[in-house]
Amino acid sequence: MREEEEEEEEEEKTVLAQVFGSSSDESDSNDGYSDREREWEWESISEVQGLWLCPNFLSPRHQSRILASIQSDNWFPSPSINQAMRFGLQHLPYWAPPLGHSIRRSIRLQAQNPPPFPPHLLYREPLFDQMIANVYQPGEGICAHVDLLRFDDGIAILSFESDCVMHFTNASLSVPVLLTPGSLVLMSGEARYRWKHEINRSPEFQIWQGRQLTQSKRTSITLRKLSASTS
Ligand SMILES: O=C(O)CCC(=O)C(=O)O
Ligand SMILES: [Fe+2]
Repeated sequence: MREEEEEEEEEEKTVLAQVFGSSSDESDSNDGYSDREREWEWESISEVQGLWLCPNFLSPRHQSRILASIQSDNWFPSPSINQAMRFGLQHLPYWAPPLGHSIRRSIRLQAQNPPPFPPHLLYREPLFDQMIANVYQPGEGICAHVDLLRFDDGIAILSFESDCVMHFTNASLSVPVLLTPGSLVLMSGEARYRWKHEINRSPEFQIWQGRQLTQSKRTSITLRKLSASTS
């Protein structure tokens, strides 16, 4: 490993330990979900170039800690407030930069070629400097869209609390992807610019492989990088 990589990894260990607890914490070593021991699985969604899914990116423990932080900061004081946005590295919640480091680390550790993010995105600094948290009540989703061009290529979506199906659509195809709590989706290239993504949870249920998904409140966190012209 290169010296800077070792240094970066050490720094990341410290930050992750601060945010998520040390992997030597008794409970961490018992639950087997510590980042240090985690085996991240990456799947390429072959129909959509540049679309990747890591279904087990965040352990249940990490999900709970992030949700608890959102709750204690009271981002969503009433049901009518369903979105929180932060622009600029210095305005991100304390757990977001370490999440970026974990995303980078998980990509570096996997062996697939091409990798889930191409090197020019993976090694940019910072990896992300904008965040949006969305809360969806049962039946709520998001219309088909391509993310605004004020954001660069290379977008990450983390899912919490409820399963849902996200569809990626182009002129002729609709590709469903199951987003389970703790999953991470990465979009770059065609997936980011040429395909729309949407979540349609009405009429109040979604089907995945013949099974009806139980809907409850869902929270997502999207991490992006502001384009040079807007940052
Ligand atoms: O909530 C999600 O999973 C997706 C959010 C999204 O696409 C967006 O904020 O642009
Ligand atoms: Fe989006």
